[in-house]
Amino acid sequence: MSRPIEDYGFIGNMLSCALVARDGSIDWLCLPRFDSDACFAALLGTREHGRWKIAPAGKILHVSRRYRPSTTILETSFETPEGAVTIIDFMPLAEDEDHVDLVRIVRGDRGRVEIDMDLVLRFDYGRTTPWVRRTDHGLRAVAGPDAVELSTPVGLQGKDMRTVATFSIGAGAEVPFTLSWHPSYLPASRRWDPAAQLHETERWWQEWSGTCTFALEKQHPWHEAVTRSLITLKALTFQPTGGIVAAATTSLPETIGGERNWDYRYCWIRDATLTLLALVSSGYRSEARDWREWLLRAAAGDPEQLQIMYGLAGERRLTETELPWLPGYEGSKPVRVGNAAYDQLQIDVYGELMDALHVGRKFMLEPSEASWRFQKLLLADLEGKWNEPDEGIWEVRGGRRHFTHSRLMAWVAYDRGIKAVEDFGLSGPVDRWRTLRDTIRDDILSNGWSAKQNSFVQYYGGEALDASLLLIPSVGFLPPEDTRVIATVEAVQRELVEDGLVLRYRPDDTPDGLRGAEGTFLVCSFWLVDALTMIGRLEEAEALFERLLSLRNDVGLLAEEYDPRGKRQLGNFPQAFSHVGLVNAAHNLIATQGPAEERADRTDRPASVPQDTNCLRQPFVAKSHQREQAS
Ligand SMILES: OC[C@H]1O[C@H](O[C@H]2O[C@H](CO)[C@@H](O)[C@H](O)[C@H]2O)[C@H](O)[C@@H](O)[C@@H]1O
Repeated sequence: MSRPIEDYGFIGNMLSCALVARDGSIDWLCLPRFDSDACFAALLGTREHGRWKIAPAGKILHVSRRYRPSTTILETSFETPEGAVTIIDFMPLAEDEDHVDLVRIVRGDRGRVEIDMDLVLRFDYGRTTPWVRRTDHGLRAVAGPDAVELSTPVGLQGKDMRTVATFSIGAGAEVPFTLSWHPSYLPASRRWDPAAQLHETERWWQEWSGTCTFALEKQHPWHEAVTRSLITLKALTFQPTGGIVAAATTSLPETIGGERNWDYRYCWIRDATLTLLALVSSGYRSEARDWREWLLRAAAGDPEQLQIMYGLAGERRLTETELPWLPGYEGSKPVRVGNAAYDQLQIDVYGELMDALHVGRKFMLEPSEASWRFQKLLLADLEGKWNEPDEGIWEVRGGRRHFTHSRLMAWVAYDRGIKAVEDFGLSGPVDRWRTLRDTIRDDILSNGWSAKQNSFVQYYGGEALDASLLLIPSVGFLPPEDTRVIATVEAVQRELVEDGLVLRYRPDDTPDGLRGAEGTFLVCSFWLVDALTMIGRLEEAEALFERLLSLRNDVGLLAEEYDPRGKRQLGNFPQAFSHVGLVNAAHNLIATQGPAEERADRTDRPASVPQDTNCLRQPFVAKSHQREQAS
């Protein structure tokens, strides 16, 4: 049943999303929220676990897909011997959280084509078959709290616990289908106007895309990739709360057939802050405001109880369970929902939080008393924690360690706190923070560096390498020209690169509590682009960036990982981290391009990124390292 992950297109309305396969089958849909139970779970099982296919009944000669420009509206065109049709799939922006629609419009383009529709509705991730009854305009399916109505002018038939239809469509005709979710105890939405919804959805996304300030001309070869990434990041945002999910799916495997299968439909502080920074650096300020409010609500209370991740509305208990009735993607078991990492200690989130709030201030978000109070409490809490072992950025399940990256981000936390006082006149125990910043710096330089490896290493006392240490210059801990930075980049290239792409670490060197290997981690490969850019190896940086762009699927989407041997994407999809990496790397490379005068101007006054904001996306290339000098 499983298809390559690349086969999927992604549509969404900032409440939830769906994955549409090239053959016209929607195999993943959770309603009404990203993290709700799926009513189409064929992605992790078979057709019987729920899917909705609309496609030509006969032979298909060719399939092509595209998004309508600057939107999440996906068009899949089928060429058949009898003619051509296009299926237009989208999720309209919802008026309230209790009524969520998915619309499919079949458009005849040429000739006359016979179309089959096959709807298999299964609530609770493929486990529950609903009661289905006919309505004036289609059908209504109910099971427990969930109700779904299908509205269409096409005649429907029940067959083997499915709903099927066959119809033919000629050139110029359109046949709509709307699937609308609502709680079973509330009335259904009375709105059924697919053409108007299509128009509104298109206009909304185009307006949103039009406010991007990333200075990349439409003709620029990277324009389309960056725009698609930004739209994908926005579509992974849960509009009602401002929370941002790490990816649209659960349990797409990091190794085919393996156990590294996780639920990413939650808001990680790390992933969400990095997403936010990519959006903000492209000019999207209101997202920053929404995210800050989300964060302050989610983390409200005792700073000791700060979690590394929350639910979409700030929920705290994300208990991990397995769904044994689902066979998993290509047999990769278990399928998990919830994520045990919510209970882990990951010190880096203090640094990511402090940096993101610092960026917010730089972008002149209106000052927030509550935010600064919260930040000071966090820094006070971190005093007793920064030198504890933790699970680290990679959320290892093999026991806590003194991870160098965690210390690095603790340094970032105090550094940004100090800058808030120095640059913005906020009040805080800045001398104490300066002392802590210095102490952490000395600690990292003495314990995180290995003379034997000639590199910073993953954890104190070990010799393993780790791609997260590529971030050392990006966050401003050491300048790019520092020999230890350059040596670390070279060590990562030597030890962690497979077929030109970067592994997070080698599981053989780093017992992470899990069996099996994993693919190369795309965001780490983008970090290598950034590091190479910063140390002035621009041709290499650009070549790697181009290679990474070539790994996107036909509609510009990236999963978490890539398997260079199997030549396929792996892991949850689409994943925010990967698209964040793409946007930031593009920003950084662009800052090195163009006539010298323009470059200098951009480096001194980047269009959208504040000059002294260092974390992960600053066009930070020292002038002496720019393209001309490098070549
Ligand atoms: O590798 C084991 C861990 O894998 C997942 O974590 C990864 O995804 C997170 C969300 O994108 C990201 O924040 C983290 O850095 C990655 O390592 C999984 O969510 C964990 O439960 C698991 O232990």
